[in-house]
Amino acid sequence: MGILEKIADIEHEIGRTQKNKATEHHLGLLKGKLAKYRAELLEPKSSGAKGEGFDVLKSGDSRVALIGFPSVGKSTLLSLLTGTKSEAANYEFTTLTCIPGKFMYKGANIQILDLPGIIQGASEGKGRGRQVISVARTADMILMMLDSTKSHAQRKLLEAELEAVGIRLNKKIPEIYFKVKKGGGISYNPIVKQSQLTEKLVFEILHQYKIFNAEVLVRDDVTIDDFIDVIVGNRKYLPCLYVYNKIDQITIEEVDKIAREDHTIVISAEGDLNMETLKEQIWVHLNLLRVYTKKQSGLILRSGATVETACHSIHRTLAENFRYALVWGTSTKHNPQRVGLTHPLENEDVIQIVKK
Ligand SMILES: Nc1nc2c(ncn2[C@@H]2O[C@H](COP(=O)(O)OP(=O)(O)OP(=O)(O)O)[C@@H](O)[C@H]2O)c(=O)[nH]1
Ligand SMILES: [K+]
Ligand SMILES: [Mg+2]
Repeated sequence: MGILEKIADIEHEIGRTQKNKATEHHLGLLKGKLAKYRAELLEPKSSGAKGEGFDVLKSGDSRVALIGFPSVGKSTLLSLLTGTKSEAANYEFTTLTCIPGKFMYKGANIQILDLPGIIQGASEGKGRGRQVISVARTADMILMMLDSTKSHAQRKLLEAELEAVGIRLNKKIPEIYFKVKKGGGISYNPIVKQSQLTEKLVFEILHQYKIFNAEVLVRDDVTIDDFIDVIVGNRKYLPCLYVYNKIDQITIEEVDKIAREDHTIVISAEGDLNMETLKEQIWVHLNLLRVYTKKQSGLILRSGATVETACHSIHRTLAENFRYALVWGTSTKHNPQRVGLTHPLENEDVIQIVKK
């Protein structure tokens, strides 16, 4: 039996198993097996993962990948946002390679990649699914484009395709420490009470992966899927903005309903509707922050950046010659405040560095 058939079998079995406390263990093992076959499917031996026309150089402060079914308006949006022409037409698979464009927002240079549409089964290699997905993994965020005139099921279908290849959307990395050891058996240590994981299940899943010596430390109440993700590894946790296009084709009531969902915005690429909000939401989902120095116009950093990160982005040796910094903004109690290298910065802070 081929891997695809094995995957289909397990998916079928999971589908027909009722989900309750009694079947949780059985389902957990099935999920473990499923993740294992999917990982095998994605191994590089079935090459062509990159492919001609998909090897685009990373540039700018951040990279956004446009993912969606065919003809939802990805290329129309790229052309509008960036001025780079990417052919748009009313037939499917107009775009066949990866087309990069860029736009500036709040001082950040944001690269955005137009990609071919993906279809159901993309994760298993249908269409250009493999190539598109491997580009998506290199991005800092996913812009999932949807056609607001079509059924809401499309969003679930796309999410499932990305899930199947290990991309996790708007999810934080599970609080699990996992390390394979040379000997000593498996030590399983849940620091907080687990509602799904049991010692037995942890052992059995690890055995499926032929792991007999390991340390597992669980710092949060995690799901079985979280645990499998950590074991399989190679997961990509990315922010995702859901962009519903073609709102010129639906009623105000429908627009209003869609716009209320989390991480969601509504636009019309052809009608140039809501582009400023879209840019702002891309900025928010990229977790960028901008700080100002006296000399540089603005520095683009990632959320969680400290004074030290800022030093590094100004000059290679600045942190070594650092005495203290003065910071004005929301990250301080008084303005200015004298701070050290570990001080966390916030958006729109102003910083002045005093050298030794
Ligand atoms: N009504 C309406 N049509 C739009 C809008 N945006 C794009 N379109 C149309 O939708 C069709 C597909 O647009 P494309 O930009 O080629 O879509 P795509 O997602 O890049 O398609 P592929 O590259 O084939 O996957 C074109 O006929 C566009 O003119 C919109 O906001 N409203
Ligand atoms: K098209
Ligand atoms: Mg296109």
